[in-house]
Amino acid sequence: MATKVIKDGTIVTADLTYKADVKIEDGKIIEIGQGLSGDETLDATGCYVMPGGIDPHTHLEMPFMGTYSSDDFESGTRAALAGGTTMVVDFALPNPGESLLDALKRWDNKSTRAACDYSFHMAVTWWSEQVFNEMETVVKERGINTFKHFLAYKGALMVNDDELYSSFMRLAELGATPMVHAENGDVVAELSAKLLAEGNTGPEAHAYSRPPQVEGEATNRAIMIADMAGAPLYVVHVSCEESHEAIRRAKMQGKRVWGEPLIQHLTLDESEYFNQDWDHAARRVMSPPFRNKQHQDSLWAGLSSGTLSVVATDHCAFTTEQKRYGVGDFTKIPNGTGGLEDRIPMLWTYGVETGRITMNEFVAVTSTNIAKILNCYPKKGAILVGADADIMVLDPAKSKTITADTQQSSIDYNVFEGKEVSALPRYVLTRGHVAVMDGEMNHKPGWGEFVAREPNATVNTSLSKWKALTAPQPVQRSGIPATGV
Ligand SMILES: NC(=O)NCCC(=O)O
Ligand SMILES: [Zn+2]
Ligand SMILES: [Zn+2]
Repeated sequence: MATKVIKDGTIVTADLTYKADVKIEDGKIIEIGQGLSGDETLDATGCYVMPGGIDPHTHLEMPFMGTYSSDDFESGTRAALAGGTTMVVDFALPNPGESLLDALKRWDNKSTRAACDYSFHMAVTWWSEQVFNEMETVVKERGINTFKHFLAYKGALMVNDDELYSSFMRLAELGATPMVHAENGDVVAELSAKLLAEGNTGPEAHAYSRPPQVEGEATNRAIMIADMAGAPLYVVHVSCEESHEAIRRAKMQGKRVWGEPLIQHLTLDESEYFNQDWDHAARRVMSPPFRNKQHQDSLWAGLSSGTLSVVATDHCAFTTEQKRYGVGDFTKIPNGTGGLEDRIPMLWTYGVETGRITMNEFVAVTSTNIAKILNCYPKKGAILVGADADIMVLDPAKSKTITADTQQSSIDYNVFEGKEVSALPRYVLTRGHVAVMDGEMNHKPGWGEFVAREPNATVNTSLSKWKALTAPQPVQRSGIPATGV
């Protein structure tokens, strides 16, 4: 089997920075050391050799709001690789009343053209004995240990608190981890109707309809319900201080909660919705919406302090034409933005180059932390012997201006248009295959493999132990008084 060596680079992991070569064979790292040689050499002089990015939050070819998100697994994973991301995790969404296993079959069919490795989260969009029973098969036979719940999108994907509690209880029993989209869907529906009735029909009303309070309330509610059910909790797209505060507080109380800000919320703000150009504003409509600078500062502080754990994209790309479904009624603008190709250079430029986070923290929040949470570390998220050779060789001296004209995503605009970014990949390897070389794509649609993930990760096991130890116990009494009757 031919070998490759990444030579003369600086390895940067979540906890170490050191000079060494990396030798690869049969898709895996087989040696790390000085002066290595192999059949093919990839020169990493002046570059950082890091675990490939993992984006745990994508919606590729997702049926949503009367249409489908425009990037499928082929264009989405091509965009991912171009930006240094070597694994994506997409959400399999059952229709109301649909079997979880049937929904997974649909996602299996969609993902056959993936160019990098991928996994699925299962969404719980309705509740019944069938869902309860199928969850076990999803976990034990399909290798999926994360289940998403929407507290928003009333009348579509939203689940109620009783369903949430039942699902969380079941997941605790199965050693799996619940995730939540935390916005109070009932309040959003009321606010939206009121705004429309008052003549607020434009994209800016989307932001008015989803204030930080709806996110803070739902985050806190989900945290408390998870705690009562004895389950850990992963909160997706944390966009504001109210939600971050609930997560911070829970962490300080010993609850097992993780928060995921998006690169969009970290770097773009609510002023985008007040743009005179309807298309400009509508292209940025997503849930939760972009916030102000104070909220952004809170998210950055969460990354540097460790109270927030992962930076994702929630890549859910709609074309301008699709966004125009909502002309005259902001509630019909398909919610979602792109970001897969831009997450790594944007976070490096606005995070590492500004000194907000270190290089090692950058690796932690783009790759290693989520690999641990998803229970696929060190297969993914590591530069270690035996790990998959999913590697990004980042050249800090390279730079570009982001523009839709040259992007891999299939949509006709980019929400980061015009941003100057540095640190671009010199090479991106997916299980040893060099998919990107100096900006040239050499990816293979269909190369990507499904990553199965076992339940009962260490956090789930510890939490179950603690919950069993602190569960209500009957007091053993020597004598019980006679009843008064
Ligand atoms: N975030 C968003 O606006 N669209 C994608 C679906 C979701 O994650 O809520
Ligand atoms: Zn969401
Ligand atoms: Zn999402």
